[in-house]
Amino acid sequence: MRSVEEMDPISVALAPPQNESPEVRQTRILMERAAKAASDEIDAQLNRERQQAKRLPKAVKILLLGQSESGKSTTLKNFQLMCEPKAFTSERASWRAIIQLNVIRSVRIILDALMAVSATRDFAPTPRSSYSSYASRDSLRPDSELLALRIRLLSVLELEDVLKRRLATPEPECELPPSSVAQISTISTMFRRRTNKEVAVNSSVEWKSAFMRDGVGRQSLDTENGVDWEREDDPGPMLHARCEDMQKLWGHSTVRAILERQGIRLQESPGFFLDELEVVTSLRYAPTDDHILRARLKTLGVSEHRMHLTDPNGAITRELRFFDVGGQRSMRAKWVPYFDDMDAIIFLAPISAFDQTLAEDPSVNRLADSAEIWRSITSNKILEKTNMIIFLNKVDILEVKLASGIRFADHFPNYGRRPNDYDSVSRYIRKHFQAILKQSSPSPRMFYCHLTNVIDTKSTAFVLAGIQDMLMRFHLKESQLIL
Ligand SMILES: Nc1nc2c(ncn2[C@@H]2O[C@H](COP(=O)(O)OP(=O)(O)OP(=O)(O)O)[C@@H](O)[C@H]2O)c(=O)[nH]1
Ligand SMILES: [Mg+2]
Repeated sequence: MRSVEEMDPISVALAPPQNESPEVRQTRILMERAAKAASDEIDAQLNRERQQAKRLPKAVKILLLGQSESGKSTTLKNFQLMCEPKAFTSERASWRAIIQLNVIRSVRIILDALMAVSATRDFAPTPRSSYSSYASRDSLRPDSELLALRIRLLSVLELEDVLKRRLATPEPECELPPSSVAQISTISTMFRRRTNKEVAVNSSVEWKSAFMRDGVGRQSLDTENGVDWEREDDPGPMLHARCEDMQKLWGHSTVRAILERQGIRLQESPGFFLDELEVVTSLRYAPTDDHILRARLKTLGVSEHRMHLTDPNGAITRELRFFDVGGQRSMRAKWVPYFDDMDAIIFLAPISAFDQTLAEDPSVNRLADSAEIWRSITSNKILEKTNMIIFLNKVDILEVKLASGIRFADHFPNYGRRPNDYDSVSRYIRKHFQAILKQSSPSPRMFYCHLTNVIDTKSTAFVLAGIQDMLMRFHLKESQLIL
């Protein structure tokens, strides 16, 4: 036997201690055997998957398209929930961080709005204001209670940097606030441009691992949710400590009046959790599926996501590949290289946005923009044979908006004197998109249209299962034709 001095450094590092007792030796050998068995099992599993992948039919490729905030990434989450629920569950830690960022962003929007009021004497009433009881200028000035709240909540804003650093997010290309908080005064727009950047990610895989992988004691990781509760820079405890202050801020009548005056409708904005602060800031908060679907994280570029369909025995029968794109205008040129090879496009048009304008260009109505994108993809020659499915999305918000008295005809005069109710408006929009397809498609094709609320998992699962079946049928037919 060689002496320790003669061995190479790795062997030295791995060698058992020279004065090892028989009991310690026995334990070590048992542990080494268990580790080897686990490693062999992983290798065998990888091998089985490789063999299986070789036998699988061609993957079905689906491209998700639509303007920013249309619900593409949320639709993808629904597919993940349906096809890979375990992976979805293991990502809860990452979504917890995004929801924390969403909460902080809402607080920032409110504090910015307060600052804008303090900084200006422009309190001209807006036509849609329903807060007549707060109409006086003085009542819209933040009082000492609000100013004190603001100071206490500055510590919450600082958490944003901590989370962003962990996310390692690039600077967003568009620094404007989301369109749902559009229609604001010039001064507050300028103010927000400087401070209120929306968090965005390029590759979903990387950012998710940033919140799951951790050097700090693995035993403190919740195996179910992947949350490291003991991490020193975790924003959870601070958010918990400031929960009451945030609740006071959101519940303050002057705050509501100021937001109303500035046309900021936080409740309809993506990533809105201020009505559930007690839950989302609780010390052991792990997001529910519903919260994950409502969390907002803007996509930059294009990311690919692979999922597998399995038979009742768990064997993989088919691979689905999804391509999720960033929808803001500057991202749209990046869609084109993916047109070539897709089996289907799911196009999302958020029809609740009929009274909003694009964050990138406040002169463009969001529904008109969706119709234009739809026209350009349905007329595209390369996509002539691609199956197109359209989701007229965010019907839940549409229903609430119309019921609150916001008139569709005020934004689309051609709607004329038709009733301003959900059924009539959604039917009208549906016909409009169908007509575009008919006019622009190079050859006749079916109009596959669904009215969706993709944050509702139940109804969405039903729609997605139907689409999955349809795609399998198309795919099968195509491969038989090719054979
Ligand atoms: N109420 C409601 N919210 C929705 C619906 N669909 C999506 N959302 C929310 O809208 C926000 C934006 O959705 P995303 O899926 O991130 O939008 P996206 O199309 O991927 O946007 P980009 O990544 O910027 O291109 C998220 O906070 C979602 O939870 C819906 O049908 N109803
Ligand atoms: Mg997205």
